[in-house]
Amino acid sequence: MTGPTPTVPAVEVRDLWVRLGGAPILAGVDLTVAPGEWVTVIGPNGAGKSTLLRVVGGLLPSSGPVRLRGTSTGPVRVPGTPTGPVRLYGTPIDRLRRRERARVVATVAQSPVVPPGMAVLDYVLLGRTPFIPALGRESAADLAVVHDVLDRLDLARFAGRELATLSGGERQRVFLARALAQGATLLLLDEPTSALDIGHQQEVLELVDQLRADAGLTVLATMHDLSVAGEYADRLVLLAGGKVVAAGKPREVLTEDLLATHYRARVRVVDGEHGPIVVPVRR
Ligand SMILES: Nc1ncnc2c1ncn2[C@@H]1O[C@H](COP(=O)(O)OP(=O)(O)OP(=O)(O)O)[C@@H](O)[C@H]1O
Repeated sequence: MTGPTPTVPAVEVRDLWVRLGGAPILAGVDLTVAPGEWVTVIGPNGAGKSTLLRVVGGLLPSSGPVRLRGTSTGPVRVPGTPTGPVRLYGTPIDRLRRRERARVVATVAQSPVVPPGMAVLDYVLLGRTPFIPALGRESAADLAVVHDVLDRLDLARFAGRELATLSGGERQRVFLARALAQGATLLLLDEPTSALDIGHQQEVLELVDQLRADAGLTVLATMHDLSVAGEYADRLVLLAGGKVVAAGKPREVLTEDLLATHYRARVRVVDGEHGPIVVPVRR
């Protein structure tokens, strides 16, 4: 008898360890994101959220646990997972070539490098690079995708402007536009709305959610606004000190106790229409 075919996760992270500058940043992180799911990683400053997204996006090498094995000449470090602990749609990320990876996963980093003198249109066009043959030029279809994304993000009027002259919020929308133009099925958003006013914040998150419904996009994000995080995500993962300390539906993770313990914050959590609303309360 055959049962339903198990779905291959869009993201599967098993026992991820990261050390940077000699210090452990992530210590045994597990994370699964199903295709079409929206998971948001929350946690206090320095918890390791951006690091986790950078590893999942292939921007930082990953490793399994490093164990010490005794030999006659002393202990040696051996990686615990030969293929690495991160799989995207079933393939270990270190087996994906750069172009292949770019077709699968697009990242909006917290502070991307802004190339000096580059116009908005050319910057967003960079998102089409995986589809442009080496030594080739962008096609009319590439340009059509870019113009469509600029329209959707209310950026068409900035197409010819130098990126560096835009406001912080306008620039943040351009960074998202570049990632959307890439057309990858998995979108990694590191604090995607931190510089946006409340209107543009809603507009951008609704657009991402709509793309999720229309195009089957999978979203892995980080956010500091806990109420907004809970409103849009199917599941939240709370990271603290490089470890997952809670994971589940927003109302399971956004509790006064967990937020007091891991953020050292005094908050009230009240029921909202689309999830819990977290209200800071003065001590
Ligand atoms: N290259 C590096 N060398 C040493 N330490 C690093 C390096 N990159 C990051 N770290 C440290 O790793 C920890 C986690 O950083 P990360 O940016 O992942 O945290 P975060 O949860 O995204 O924080 P925030 O909410 O402030 O953006 C921090 O303590 C940071 O100082």
